[in-house]
Amino acid sequence: RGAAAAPEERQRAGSGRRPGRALPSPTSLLPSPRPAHGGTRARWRRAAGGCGRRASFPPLSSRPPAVSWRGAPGALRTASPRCWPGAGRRCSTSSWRCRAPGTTTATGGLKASILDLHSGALSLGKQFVNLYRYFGDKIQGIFTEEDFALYRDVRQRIQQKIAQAFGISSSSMYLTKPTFFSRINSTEAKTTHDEYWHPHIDKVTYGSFDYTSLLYLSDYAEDFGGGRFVFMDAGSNKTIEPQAGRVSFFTSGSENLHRVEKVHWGTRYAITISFTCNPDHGIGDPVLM
Ligand SMILES: O=C(O)CCC(=O)C(=O)O
Ligand SMILES: [Fe+2]
Repeated sequence: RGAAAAPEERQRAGSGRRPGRALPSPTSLLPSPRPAHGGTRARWRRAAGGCGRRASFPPLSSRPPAVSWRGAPGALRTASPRCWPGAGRRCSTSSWRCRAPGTTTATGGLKASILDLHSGALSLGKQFVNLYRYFGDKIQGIFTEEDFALYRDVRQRIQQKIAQAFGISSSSMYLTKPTFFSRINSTEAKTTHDEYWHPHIDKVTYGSFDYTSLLYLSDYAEDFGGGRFVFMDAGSNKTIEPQAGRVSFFTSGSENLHRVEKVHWGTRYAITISFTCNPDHGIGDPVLM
């Protein structure tokens, strides 16, 4: 069974699965003093915005071209041809490496393994809690408008990059859920949906995904060991090494069966931002509630 199982609680919580570090109590979710450098938010800003200075972030379209491509028969589809490239595709960018000193070992103020930005679902050992409901107004101490603006900006750039790379229309793609941060470490899986290392197909796992994108927020071999992303192709696997700032995207069907290697040490952070061709499955960008 893949990372893929889509159990009811995840449906309800609107989130996915990853290895969970059991959280001692809900109070651990309360805002804690942030490290001067670091934390999940700082990590996100650095990877998405370039050393925390948004202005220095190069537009996705100016990044180096795809380093890996594959054409393969796509699944039969009824979606608009403007949204579908007609064949399974994949692409990953190089990352531009820039990091502030002292940030690599910082850990997030939130001890979560999965945080779905759309619903607020946060994995908590064997359960999910709703972060937005839990914090109510105080959520603004956790996230700011600026964080969500940054998300929108990155989402838009990734959307445009996918459209450009696959020769489809960006306006025919819709953000879909879940859209989530993940944290993976070597802690034992708490539930079967924490077992991220199984081969799976995102379209099956998440239902609405037509295009999956992953923005990595930490570096393979430097911040964590194991944890490479593996496309399981007939005859030969192809591996992507996460690097902070690297974006990988691919069509979400059976043509892109994949898995993530077990993380042996350290902590791996990523954010998943995915798109659907079906407007009925589209969601708005996450907003502060
Ligand atoms: O984090 C990754 O590299 C991939 C995660 C994944 O396969 C998924 O969320 O479905
Ligand atoms: Fe996946």
